Amino acid sequence: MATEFKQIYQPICHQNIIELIDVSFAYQQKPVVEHINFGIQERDFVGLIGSNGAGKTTLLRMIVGLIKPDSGTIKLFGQPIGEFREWNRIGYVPQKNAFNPLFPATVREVVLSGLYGRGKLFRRITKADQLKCEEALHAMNIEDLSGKRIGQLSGGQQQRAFLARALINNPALLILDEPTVGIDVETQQGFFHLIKHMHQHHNITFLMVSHDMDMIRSYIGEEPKSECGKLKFFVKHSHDLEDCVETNLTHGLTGLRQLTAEEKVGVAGWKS
Ligand SMILES: Nc1ncnc2c1ncn2[C@@H]1O[C@H](COP(=O)(O)OP(=O)(O)OP(=O)(O)O)[C@@H](O)[C@H]1O
Repeated sequence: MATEFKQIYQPICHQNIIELIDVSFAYQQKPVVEHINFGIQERDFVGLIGSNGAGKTTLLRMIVGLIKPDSGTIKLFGQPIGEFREWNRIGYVPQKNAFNPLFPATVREVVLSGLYGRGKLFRRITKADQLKCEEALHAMNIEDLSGKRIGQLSGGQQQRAFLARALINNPALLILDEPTVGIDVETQQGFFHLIKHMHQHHNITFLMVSHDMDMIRSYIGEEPKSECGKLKFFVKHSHDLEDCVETNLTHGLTGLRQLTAEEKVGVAGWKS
């Protein structure tokens, strides 16, 4: 009976979120990513580790469709990336240095920009959009910063704003590129508690580049699941299969701040 149960429900919990099949990319004939084969399933937390220049950012940029692989196939939520249109299911927080601190946008504008589809930079902001923005600001505990210029914020506050931007569509997949670079240790710990909570309770799948091996080891474990060239993929699945079926873990953004506050998760650190 137990076996039948697993067979019936396996596809629900272990839906393929990202499939990389023999993916390669070169910048001006210089190979950067070579023959990557890897799959990420629903509720995995994947830590992508590799030395400087190993191609981590390049791989993430291919996955979010910013650059095209020279060869191989990328599938998102089971669809080849060329046919994939549901970009609002993916939240992406690029590396901090990808952001120009002089950009004159407010926190609210940055968070709202997470709603704009590709190529739709200017669209009318509806009341529903405003509400989503308020929820994301609230979840990250930065409502009081909403009118400030993003460049005036501390590193930790900026990361919260960019996380709110990535969360505004309630994504199923969050892709984070070295999210804690340049942030103090206490604030980093608050951030990791928060994303662990999101992984365990909010049914979000994570792909995160990090140089913080302590964090990776403490949450995901010592051994990579897979190694492709210089890239190592560490994986932790959030629940056993049975739990995935029996537990309703999907709750909205609104509950996130309350839950993290109840668990005393890093709110103080984030405010600095
Ligand atoms: N736009 C570009 N044009 C040419 N070469 C590039 C470009 N972007 C990255 N590279 C090169 O590709 C290689 C991989 O870069 P990438 O940023 O993907 O590495 P990374 O693993 O993310 O590194 P880091 O840990 O330092 O962030 C590096 O040698 C880099 O110099």
